[in-house]
Parts: sequence; structure tokens; C-alpha cells
Amino acid sequence: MSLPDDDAAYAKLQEGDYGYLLDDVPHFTDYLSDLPTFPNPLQDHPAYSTVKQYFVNADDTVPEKVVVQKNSPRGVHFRRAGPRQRVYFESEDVKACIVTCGGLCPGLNTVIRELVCGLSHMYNVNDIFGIQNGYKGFYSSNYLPMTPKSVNDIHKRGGTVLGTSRGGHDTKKIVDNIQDRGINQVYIIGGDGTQKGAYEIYKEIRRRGLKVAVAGVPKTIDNDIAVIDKSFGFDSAVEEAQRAIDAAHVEASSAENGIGLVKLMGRYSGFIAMYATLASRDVDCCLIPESPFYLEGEGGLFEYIERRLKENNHMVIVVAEGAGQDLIAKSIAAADQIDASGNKLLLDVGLWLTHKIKDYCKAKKMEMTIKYIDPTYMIRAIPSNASDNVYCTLLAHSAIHGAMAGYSFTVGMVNGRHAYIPFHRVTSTRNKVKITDRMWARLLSSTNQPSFLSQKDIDAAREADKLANKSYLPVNTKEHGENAKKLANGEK
Ligand SMILES: Nc1ncnc2c1ncn2[C@@H]1O[C@H](COP(=O)(O)OP(=O)(O)O)[C@@H](O)[C@H]1O
Ligand SMILES: O=P(O)(O)OC[C@H]1O[C@](O)(COP(=O)(O)O)[C@@H](O)[C@@H]1O
Ligand SMILES: [Mg+2]
Repeated sequence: MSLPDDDAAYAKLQEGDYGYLLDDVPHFTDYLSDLPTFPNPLQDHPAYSTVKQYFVNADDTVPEKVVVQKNSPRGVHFRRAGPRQRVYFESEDVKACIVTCGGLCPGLNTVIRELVCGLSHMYNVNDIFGIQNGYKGFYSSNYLPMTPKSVNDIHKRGGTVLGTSRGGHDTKKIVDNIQDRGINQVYIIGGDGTQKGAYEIYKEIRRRGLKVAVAGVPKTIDNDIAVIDKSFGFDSAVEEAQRAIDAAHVEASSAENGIGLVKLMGRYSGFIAMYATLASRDVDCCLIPESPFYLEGEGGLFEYIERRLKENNHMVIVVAEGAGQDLIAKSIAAADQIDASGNKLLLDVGLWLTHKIKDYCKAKKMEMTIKYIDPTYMIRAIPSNASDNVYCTLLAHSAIHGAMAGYSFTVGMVNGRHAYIPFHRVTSTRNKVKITDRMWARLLSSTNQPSFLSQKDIDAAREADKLANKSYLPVNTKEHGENAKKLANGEK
């Protein structure tokens, strides 16, 4: 897969020595000339001015891949996040707004808080507004003035104080409002759908030649955003999922042939289920969207359940909400439905599995008890834990530094370093559990569950991984395309 023409037109690539490629983010100077710059006010800030080399070097970049061989090309890099010596705004001219879109995720309020406090305390910005209830709030609600005082304790609460929604992305109306109200920094917190929306807003801003920075902060409880190490709130979600798994284990182990079944979030990616299973050690089977499974026959789920109950009298199953959707669709005639953002609505795999397991045991005249626990919305609604709080703070600060420096981007941690990533990189693919990777092997060995995979499935998964590894060839001109291909093939 190469970049669609539209993305290729916006891609900014710079080649260096030994196969180095910078996949850069757009900057005001790409379409506006003669802009004045100003010294970064942080240089006089009592807290920051003492830090040696507080400003990042303008040429610092972060490699996408850190595991290399002796002859590997240096590969794709992203611009390092952080404060620049010179900025493109004077503090009193900044008019910033913040919006949260899509589903909830632990840490949303922390990001909002740190954006407001960071803008105010680091850059002396006073005009900060909250957009209410997602994208539609740009054109249908009042903008809420926000101050460090008004957001002081919001990080202790789950959800988002700004409200969120799906749907409602009308690029023209949104940018009309940004322009009319004189907003010049837009902070957009949301998942893959939201980042696609941010990209559209950026393109329209650029078409109109506006000096407005668009900073995306990726949010997804499912951890399905590409390129970044992990999304904020994921850690908190995995931790909270332990409580449901513990309850399932207590219920299961207190009954004769007891089964505890826990459904966790994960529409296309089973990261929460996988990490919650690995963390718990009480789980006997973990089912995720990336690894197809089957119920009947040799090597199937029913056979495994029967064996496990015989051996241990109880078992715990964790299922990600997106797992087994094809199986359910085969057994229940249900029309495809979508939500306001166009995401496919999932059928309840937990309920379906519960009935299927009950029917199987009844037919086999096996006494059993199954307890189905669906903690999904309870997990999503918690405030973020300590480590996510720190992560949210760093993401917010990196977003602010980038916007002040005139970039438009999605911010994220790449191999432990914060970086500015082009929108198209985080919207064109999805982060998924690789079932040919060591992490999934660790899970299989910790649960001892069947892999449900034939040799053909494994070969297909390996092939898909190879393609995914090679797939991203950033091209904006034919020449770039040829060079990028050479780079991917290890030629100079
Ligand atoms: N392709 C797209 N282009 C523009 N906006 C989009 C696109 N996909 C989704 N959006 C908008 O992004 C917002 C959130 O998307 P959604 O998929 O619900 O959540 P998430 O961002 O968490 O993935 C919605 O307001 C939706 O209208
Ligand atoms: O019921 P809602 O609000 O649509 O949310 C359900 C979905 O939200 C998620 O938690 C995250 O989805 P987004 O990343 O699109 O916000 C999914 O795992 C889940 O399917
Ligand atoms: Mg999404």
C-alpha cells in the first residue's frame, strides 16, 4: 500500500545519508511567507530556564524502528517533539480551543487540564476555550472559556468535562467558526476517526491560508492507533479490567464446573484483552478479533472448555468485543448497523458465547454455571491512573510546544520519545495485535489455550505482517516514490 494521491500531496519528505528519511509534519512556512518569529517565553520561565538544553535541537528526529541490523538503512524518522528556541505566536495573540471527540477513555480530563495549565503557565496564554460535545460543538454551542482555576481538579474525574460525541464533522462549518472567532490553535483529542477529522480541518485551513495550528492528541482505549507506542488510558483500562477478571475468577472457582466470562473493549484490536490476560494469570482463554476461533470439533473452544473443566473444575474466559463477529453473523441474522461516526456496531459476543456454551453443555449433559460480566463502560469511565496521568501531561505539553512552533501534527510517543507525526500516518493504518509476534505466543503459553490456527492461517498472518512492514512508502513525487522504494529494499 502506498499513500493515496491526496496524502502524497501533503507528505513532506527529506532524505539524508545512509537511507535516512524524515517523514515531516506541515508547518506554517509551507504555505505562508514572511511570518515573524519570537523568542520562546520559556527562556525566562523560572522553572524551565534552569534546565540545561531545555530547547530541543531543531534537527532532532526520532526513528520509527529502533531494532536494526548492521547494514540496515537508517529508515523513517519523525520530528522530535518539544519546545523550540523561537515560536510563531506572541502569547497575547494566541486564541486556543480544545475539543474531545469519539468514545470515552481514562485521561481525557488530564489532557484537557494540562493543555489549559500548560498554555497558561508555560506560554502565558489567557484565551483558551473548550468546544462542547465533540466536532459539532464548533458550530452549534457556545465556546467555554477555560482557565487553570476552572480545570484545577478535573483530572480526578473520569469522562470529559467538555462532553464528546460521534458524527457531526462538517469541515466547512468547523473552519468557518475557527476563522470567524479568530482561533489560531486547535487542540483535538480523539481516536482514529477524530484524527481523520483533524486532517480534514488542517487541509481546509491550509487551503484558506490561515495561520492556525492543528494539534491532534490521539485517544483510544483500544490502543489501536498506528505508529505510537501506546495510547493514554490504556494502562488504566488494563488495570481496571483486573477487577472484572478477579470477580469472574471468584465466581467460577466457587461453583462446580464454573465458567467466568468477561468481555473487554477492543473493536478491531485485542490489546486490552491480551494485556489484561497476561497481567492476571487467572485467565484460561483469551479471544481477540485478530485471531479467528471456532467452537466445534477438534481444537475448538468447546473441546478446550470441556478439558479445562475436567482438569480444574473452573475456568475464566476473556473476550474482546470485536472477536468472533463473523461467527455471530453466521448464526444470527442481524442487519449491519453503524454509529453516527460510521463505525460498525458490534453484536454482543459475550452474550452469544454464554448461550452457545450453555447449549453445548446441556447437550452433553454437563452440569455447569456460567457468569457473564460486561465491565466495558465501567472501565472506560474511570479517571486515569498515576502513570497515565504523567503520560497525558507530557502529551499535552508536547502538543503545546508544537503548536507554538507553527506545526500541525498528531503528537505521540515513538520508541519512548515524543514526536510529531503526520496525520496521514496515524489514520492510514490501525495498530493490531500481531498473532505471529512473541507477545501473543507468551499469552498462548500462559493460558495454554488452543491457537485455533491452521498452518494456512499462520502463513497468511506472516504474509500480512511482511506486507505491513513494507507497506508504508511515503511518496509525494515520483522521485520520492522511487527513492523510498529503494530505501525499503535496503538500496542506497
Ligand atoms: N473520515 C473522517 N473524516 C472526518 N471526520 C471523521 C471521519 N471519521 C470520523 N470522523 C469524526 O471524528 C469524530 C470521532 O470519530 P469516532 O470514530 O466516533 O471516534 P474516534 O475518534 O474515537 O475513533 C466524529 O465526530 C466523526 O464525525
Ligand atoms: O458505545 P460507544 O460510545 O459507541 O463506544 C463503544 C466503542 O468505543 C470504544 O471503546 C473506543 O472506540 P473509539 O476509539 O472509536 O472511541 C470501542 O472499543 C467500543 O466499541
Ligand atoms: Mg475509532
